[in-house]
Amino acid sequence: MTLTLEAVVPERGLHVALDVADGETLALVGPNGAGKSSVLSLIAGTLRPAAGRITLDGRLLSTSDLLVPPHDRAVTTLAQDPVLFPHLSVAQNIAFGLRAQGTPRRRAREETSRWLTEIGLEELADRKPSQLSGGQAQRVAIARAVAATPRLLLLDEPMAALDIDVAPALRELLRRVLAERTTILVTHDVLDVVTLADRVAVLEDGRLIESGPTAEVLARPQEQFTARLAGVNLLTGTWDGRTVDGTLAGVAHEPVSVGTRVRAAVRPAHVELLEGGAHPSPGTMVLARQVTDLEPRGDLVQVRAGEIAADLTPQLVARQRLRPGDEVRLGIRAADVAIYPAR
Ligand SMILES: Nc1ncnc2c1ncn2[C@@H]1O[C@H](COP(=O)(O)OP(=O)(O)OP(=O)(O)O)[C@@H](O)[C@H]1O
Repeated sequence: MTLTLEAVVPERGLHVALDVADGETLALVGPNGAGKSSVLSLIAGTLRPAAGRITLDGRLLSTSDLLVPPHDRAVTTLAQDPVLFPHLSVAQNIAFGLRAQGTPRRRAREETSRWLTEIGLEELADRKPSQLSGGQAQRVAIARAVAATPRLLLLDEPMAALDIDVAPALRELLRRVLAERTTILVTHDVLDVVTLADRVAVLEDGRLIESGPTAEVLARPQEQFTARLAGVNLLTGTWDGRTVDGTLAGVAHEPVSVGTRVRAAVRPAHVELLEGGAHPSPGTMVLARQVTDLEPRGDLVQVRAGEIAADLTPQLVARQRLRPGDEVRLGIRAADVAIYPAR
């Protein structure tokens, strides 16, 4: 099921074009207000483009003067909060979609029972949604959405409303059920991206600023948002064959012409704080910066200094009494800086 979309929605500042190939999961990421939910609404048929066209398997779904209604698109949306029929049992909720699309009663029963096993809730088949935990309800919502075999599945942060300890099992369920299905997944979570998405599209201010296969986009991010998602510092400048702008030495793992614009990526864990008068070891570049903020990062503290973040131990941060506004010297080894062309 192939989706093609080109749409302009001026009142939302949206001007976007994207394709999703058959069986592919595309992660749509971007800052708050970038337009991710609006793209889902366009595809679901609850928002009309002022210009452009949306097709699913060659069928025209939306233009400025055509809007196939949401129920007639074979597109299903799964939202953050599971929406289940409160008066129907778990099994009836799953069977509902099947029956609505004309599956005979007996087949629908068999399919429902298969789905109950798939989501691990056979025991709870007769419960009402109000008797389920958030994670259980979301499993039922996934089964109901997918059992009805939509051509395209839209997932809008399906794990965001759940406790952190139920997310891994749900992610694993999604990994299984999305494997062969055409899906667009809106998420803020890099784990969703790396475990579920074949491709990533980055939306900012209503425009697509970067897209490509997940591993490639995360290995060579081009934009700050993508770099943060990938967990690296990203600097941009001109390559002189050894350094970027004469200040940051790095290693290019592919031919990069002198004088071209490059990106330099370095992990915060590879940025060291040079204490007091400490001399940098050979091959280490020193950058003088001012601390802008500090935030916890696992069992480390991430110290941001301008465009560079360093992951430091709490002991070191305490010893140095680091505060926003402090002047620091950061050391980065050339071998830890990956250089690649800016696109
Ligand atoms: N129902 C609406 N009516 C008018 N404008 C809207 C509506 N919903 C969103 N917008 C605007 O459209 C733009 C895109 O918002 P959208 O919700 O699509 O972004 P998003 O990337 O999904 O953000 P978030 O990550 O915060 O959910 C924003 O400027 C927003 O204020």
